[in-house]
Amino acid sequence: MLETGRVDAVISDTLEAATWDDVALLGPFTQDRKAMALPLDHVELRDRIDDWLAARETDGWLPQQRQALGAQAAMAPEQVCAEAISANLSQRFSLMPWVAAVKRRESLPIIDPAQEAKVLAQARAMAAREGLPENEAARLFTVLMELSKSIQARNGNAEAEGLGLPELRLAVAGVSSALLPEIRRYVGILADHSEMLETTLRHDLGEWLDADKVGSLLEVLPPRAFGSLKSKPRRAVQ
Ligand SMILES: O=C(O)C(=O)C[C@]1(C(=O)O)C=C[C@@H](O)C=C1
Repeated sequence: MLETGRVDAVISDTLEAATWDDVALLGPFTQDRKAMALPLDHVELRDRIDDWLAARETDGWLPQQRQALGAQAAMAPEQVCAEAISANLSQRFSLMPWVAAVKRRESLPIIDPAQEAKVLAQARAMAAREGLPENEAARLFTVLMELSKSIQARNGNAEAEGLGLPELRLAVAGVSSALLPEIRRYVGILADHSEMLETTLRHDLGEWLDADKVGSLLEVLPPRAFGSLKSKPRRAVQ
């Protein structure tokens, strides 16, 4: 369409844009990352894809592809782990201004003890499925909810037209259900690189959390928590 003049400009990524001839390149404008979008209820497929990606990252296939395409300097495995966990946390926190806006519109309180009990029960069930300690998972989600509430308290003015609490909770649950599998995949690698997650979270989560709050989060993440474990394969589903 650009070639035939039907459009004046297109947005792409740095890798693809570099392969186009005769176009003027502007940017990069942001540091956005690409993600595959799946329907909210395709959790099993998402986990299978994430398992596959983590395995190809650690067996060297993905770094090889990136290098062959000149895509980017090789990322150390511990950086990949830290980014996967950080991206998940960012996603969860970025939903909170919308949750707050809906609650404000519907005159609901930020704190919902019944929902918190549900989130903790789900965290324990997911931990059991992933072979992770349930108490550590509950501690992690307790801190996540505290931080999420503080974000809601500061960000009630988002535009939430057309959004409702049930669908936002579905989205929060979907993101939450990806966190413990990421921890299970990467706990062994992070155990040997105590600084990597800290550096990444301090860099990535500044929009949502101040330094003290990032500190409280680091206490409940590997390698400080879940530390007794080495990376485990997922338990066979019965
Ligand atoms: O589901 C909600 O109502 C939220 O505000 C999200 C959340 C959470 O972090 O999961 C946070 C605070 C509530 O007390 C319950 C749950």
